[in-house]
Parts: sequence; structure tokens; C-alpha cells
Amino acid sequence: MTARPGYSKCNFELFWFKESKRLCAYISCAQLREVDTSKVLSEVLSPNSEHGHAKDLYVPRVEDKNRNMRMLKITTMDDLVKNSMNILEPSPLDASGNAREEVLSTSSPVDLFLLPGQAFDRTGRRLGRGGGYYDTFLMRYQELAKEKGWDQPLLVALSYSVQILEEGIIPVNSTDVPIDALVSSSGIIPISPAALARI
Ligand SMILES: Nc1nc2c(c(=O)[nH]1)N(C=O)[C@@H](CNc1ccc(C(=O)N[C@@H](CCC(=O)O)C(=O)O)cc1)CN2
Ligand SMILES: Nc1ncnc2c1ncn2[C@@H]1O[C@H](COP(=O)(O)OP(=O)(O)OP(=O)(O)O)[C@@H](O)[C@H]1O
Repeated sequence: MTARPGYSKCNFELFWFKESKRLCAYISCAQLREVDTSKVLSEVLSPNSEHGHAKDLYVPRVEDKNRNMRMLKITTMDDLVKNSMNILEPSPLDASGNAREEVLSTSSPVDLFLLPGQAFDRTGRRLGRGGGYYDTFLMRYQELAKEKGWDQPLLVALSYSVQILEEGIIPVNSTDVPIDALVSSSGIIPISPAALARI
């Protein structure tokens, strides 16, 4: 699988991305051969960019092996340090020693999640890395949004074309949270009514 230059540029012209004010995104890991999010996230964080700091960005930090992951706010890529799995993640404290804002404790909704995965299908199945981190987190977030009466965020997975498998191959269990849309270099696949309504 080769990296595709320009991938992020074309797909993040995406309406959903442009419209989002608060997003949760993964920090891509080359070893895991994930779609690169570094360029688009640097742009989100760059004060000189077209988007400025108009968007709040929260990224994952794994807390333990018990499926606990938090999404912490970062303001610069320098907020990230490598963890034991070689994935960049935010330190719990910012440069001034203050606890970073956690998305489940904030008072406004997230519009968009950019999700990683090993494989996906057109019915919204996502095969993660077996940690259950995202499924657990997404379930918690969706419950919070329900309690607060917020719109549910759009769950968009970033995929290489070869990671999109035929229907019925990816196993699902009751805890799997389906995705709303798939974005690959060959285009956008809206899946849920929410994605179709917002395209
Ligand atoms: N970029 C990124 N960040 C992420 C995730 C992710 O999938 N991608 N996660 C999503 O949950 C969480 C971390 N979970 C992870 C779980 C396993 C492996 C991993 O390296 N798995 C190896 C096999 C390891 C082993 O079994 O020894 C692999 O898949 O090759 C990485 C991240 C939170 N952050
Ligand atoms: N919300 C949840 N509550 C309880 N157990 C869960 C929940 N979500 C996932 N699990 C359990 O965690 C384990 C791993 O889940 P799964 O294989 O779906 O992870 P994954 O989707 O591959 O990983 P990730 O979500 O981190 O990308 C499974 O045993 C699953 O039943």
C-alpha cells in the first residue's frame, strides 16, 4: 500500500470537515498503515491557516488496557508524545501544567469524528484493532449526547480503497458502533441517513 499524496487535500475539502467546529480525530501511525491525518490536523491547528483556530481538536489517549480512552484537546502537534505502542498521543497536562480539556467533560457537542480502522464495508461496519477503545468511547459519547439533547456527531472513517471489503465479511458484535460514512481516495460513501442528509 503506498501513501497517496494529496489524499488529505482533496478529501478534506469535504463539506462535513469544513462545517465542523469541534472534531475528534486519530493521529495516524505509519506502522499501522493508516490514512495520514497529520497534514489536515496541522492545518486545523495552524493559526495562519484558512481555518485558524476556528476548530477545536481532541485526540485519543489510551489510559489502560481496559478499553479506557480519553479524547484530549490539543492546540499544537507539539502537545503529542509517543506512547508504548509508538502512537503519538497528548500528555495529560499541557505546557502550563494544566489538565487538558477532555471531550466528555465539555459543554458543547462534537460535530465530527475521524476514525481509523483495519477494514470497513459499505454497510457501516468497522474493524478496529481489537482493543474496543473506539467502540467504548463512541458508546459513551453517544449516551452523553443523548442526555444533553445534542445532535449525534457524524462518524466518518478514513480508508484506503483496498480496506473496503465486501458486505458480510467483517464480523460484528453488539458493541460495535456503526460508522455514518467512509471516505477513501476513490470518494465518499455516505451510509447512514444522517450522512445522506448532511451531504
Ligand atoms: N492512530 C491510532 N490511534 C489509536 C488507535 C488506532 O487504531 N489508531 N486506537 C484504536 O483503538 C487506540 C489504540 N489502540 C491500539 C490497539 C492496538 C494497536 C496495535 O499496535 N496493534 C497491533 C497488534 C498488537 C499486538 O496484538 O501485539 C496491530 O494491529 O498490528 C495499536 C493501537 C487509540 N489510538
Ligand atoms: N461498549 C463496550 N462495552 C463493553 N465491552 C465492549 C464495548 N465495546 C467493545 N467491547 C469489547 O471490547 C473487545 C474488543 O472490541 P472490538 O473487537 O469491537 O474492538 P475494535 O472495534 O476492533 O477496537 P477499537 O474500537 O479500539 O478500534 C470485545 O471483547 C468487545 O466485546
